[in-house]
Formats: sequence, C-alpha cells, structure tokens
Amino acid sequence: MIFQRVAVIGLGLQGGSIGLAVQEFLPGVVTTGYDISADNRARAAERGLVHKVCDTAVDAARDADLVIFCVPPGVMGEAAAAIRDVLPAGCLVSDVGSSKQAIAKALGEALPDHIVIPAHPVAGTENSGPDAGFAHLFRNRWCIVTPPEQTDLLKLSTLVEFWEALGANVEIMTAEHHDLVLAVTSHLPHLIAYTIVGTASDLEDVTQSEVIKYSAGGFRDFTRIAASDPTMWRDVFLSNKDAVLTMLQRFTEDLTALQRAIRVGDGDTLFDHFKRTRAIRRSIIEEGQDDSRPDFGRGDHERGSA
Ligand SMILES: NC(=O)C1=CN([C@@H]2O[C@H](COP(=O)(O)OP(=O)(O)OC[C@H]3O[C@@H](n4cnc5c(N)ncnc54)[C@H](O)[C@@H]3O)[C@@H](O)[C@H]2O)C=CC1
Ligand SMILES: O=C(O)C(=O)Cc1ccc(O)cc1
Repeated sequence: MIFQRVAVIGLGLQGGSIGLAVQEFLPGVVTTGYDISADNRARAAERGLVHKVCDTAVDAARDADLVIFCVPPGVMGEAAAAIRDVLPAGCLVSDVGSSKQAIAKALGEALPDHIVIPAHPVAGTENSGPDAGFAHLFRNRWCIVTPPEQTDLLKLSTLVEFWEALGANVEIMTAEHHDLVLAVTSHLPHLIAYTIVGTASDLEDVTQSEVIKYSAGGFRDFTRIAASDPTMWRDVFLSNKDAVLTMLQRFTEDLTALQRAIRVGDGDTLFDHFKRTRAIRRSIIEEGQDDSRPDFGRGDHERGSA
C-alpha cells in the first residue's frame, strides 16, 4: 500500500479532487480532511470528498502518513503550523500549490522536523470550492514534483506512485525551474486574461452589454480564465513575484514589437509571428496535450461544477 492514511487540508477544487480520486483509485487508503470554512466542511461531508471531515486540522492530521496542503499559496505556512504538534514523526508533507519556492520555504519553516516534498498538479479549472472537485481531474495531466536536494528517495518514489495512481504523469524538477516555467505557461496567461477582461469592462465608448453580446471565442476564453479564484491568484503572483516579473518584461518587449509592426504597417513581421505561434499550437495537439477535446483528461466527468 502506498500510504495508509492521507490527510487533506483544504477541501476545495484540489483537495476535493484528491479525496475523491483516492477513494476511487486507491481503495483501502483512509482519507481525512479539514477546511477552515464550516460551510465548506459541511458541503465536503455531504459530497463525501473524504471518508471523514474533521472539525479541526489537528484531528484530520493526527494519524496521517501523508498530509497534503490544498489551501491558497499565501496560507500554506499557517495551515502547516496549525498541525505541528500532532503530526506523526514519519508523516510525509506535501502540497499542490501553483508556485513552489515560496511554498517549500513556508512549509519547511512551519514543519522543520518533517520531510517536505512539494508538488503541483498542473490540472485545474476556473472553479473553486467543495463543489468543484472531481475524481478524474488529474487523469493524463502532469504533476510536477519538486524535491529539495537530498530528499529521501523512498519517500519521493512513494509520492510519485501516489500521483500516478491518481492518473497523473509525474515530472521531477527543481522548485526554481518550476517557478520559471509556470510563470510563462500559467501565471502570465492568467495575468493577461485578468487584464483584458478588466480593460474591456472599463471602456467608456463600448457598453458592457456590447462586450457580452459580441464576445467572440477569443474573449470568451479569456473570461473563463479571468473567473478564476481571486484569493488564489493574488497569492500566486505575490509568491512567484520574481519569475512573473521576468516573464512580464519579456512579454512587454514582444508586445511592443508587434505594436510597432502594426503602427508602421509591417505585415511580414505580423505574418511571420502568427505563423510561428500557429506551429506551436499544432505541436501541442500532436503531443496529445489539447484539452479542448471534449474527452481530454476528464473521463465521463464535466469540468468542475461550482
Ligand atoms: N485552481 C486550480 O486550477 C489549481 C490550483 N492549484 C493550487 O491548489 C491550491 C488550492 O487551490 P483550489 O483547490 O483551487 O482552491 P479552492 O479555493 O477551491 O480551495 C481552497 C480551500 O482551502 C480552504 N482554506 C483556506 N485557508 C485554509 C486554512 N488555513 N486551513 C484549511 N483550509 C483553508 C478554503 O476554505 C477552500 O475551501 C492553491 O494553492 C492553488 O495554487 C494547483 C493546481 C490547479
Ligand atoms: O483552468 C485553467 O485553464 C487552468 O490553467 C487551471 C490551472 C490553474 C492553476 C494551476 O496551477 C494549474 C492549472
């Protein structure tokens, strides 16, 4: 058996999905869970997201051999500190946060006597809360594991096995590299979506109802991303500040180059750029990473329902 008792702290999209996936794919593993919100605890119990929803984090964690923090990045440290006194000595500590260096530091400082191996399932939706989770969220999705140097290899391989059992493909890299890669593939796109949707809604000469009425595919896709949880994304940008600012600088330079091409009527520059980006999209589809296909990574499940 991989782990016997898994404690999930935070029963929203990620925590709920892990709880459901463990029950479906690792029968025999006992799951406990805790959420700071009493409403979310009640809903998690109704949906059976874990075997036992506890009234305190301490109760959820006291017998665990794996604890996974599924809370917003900014509260990982305080959520971990809350269970410091009861966490069994051999219990492995992990998380699912979207940034890795800052969270690894926060967890390590809160639980200095435990092995911490951070992870990030690159799997999610714009929905959040205890109604959003589903057991197949991780199927065919990457889970990036970022072990610190000299990590216990047995613990690492057990965590890898755990994520594979939930359907994920696991990749191992440093937390630093993770933060740089995800800054450009996930964090910057979210920032751009938040910006464009805000810009469209602030216009004086175009009404809100026109924006809604004439939102063609491109803008609609941005509104989905821009509907993502504000607390989580505030924390993502603040916790991965350096890498996001680096990528934002590059992005701004590239945007300025396209802006100039439009201003001077340089069609070749625009055409060449769009041709190159189309090729990138096609190679993503060839690699089977196209999640616009209706069955991609979801089995019979819809995306989260919140
Ligand atoms: N939303 C997404 O698509 C993805 C999110 N993540 C990461 O997963 C983590 C959780 O995100 P979601 O599940 O989407 O958020 P969520 O908002 O659905 O769930 C978070 C839950 O944590 C609870 N919570 C907040 N503070 C707490 C505390 N101190 N103790 C216990 N519970 C607490 C909240 O009440 C909420 O139910 C974040 O760190 C995020 O960066 C990772 C991959 C994808
Ligand atoms: O819904 C989407 O398109 C996402 O990009 C989901 C997502 C959000 C945050 C992550 O750290 C990983 C995946």
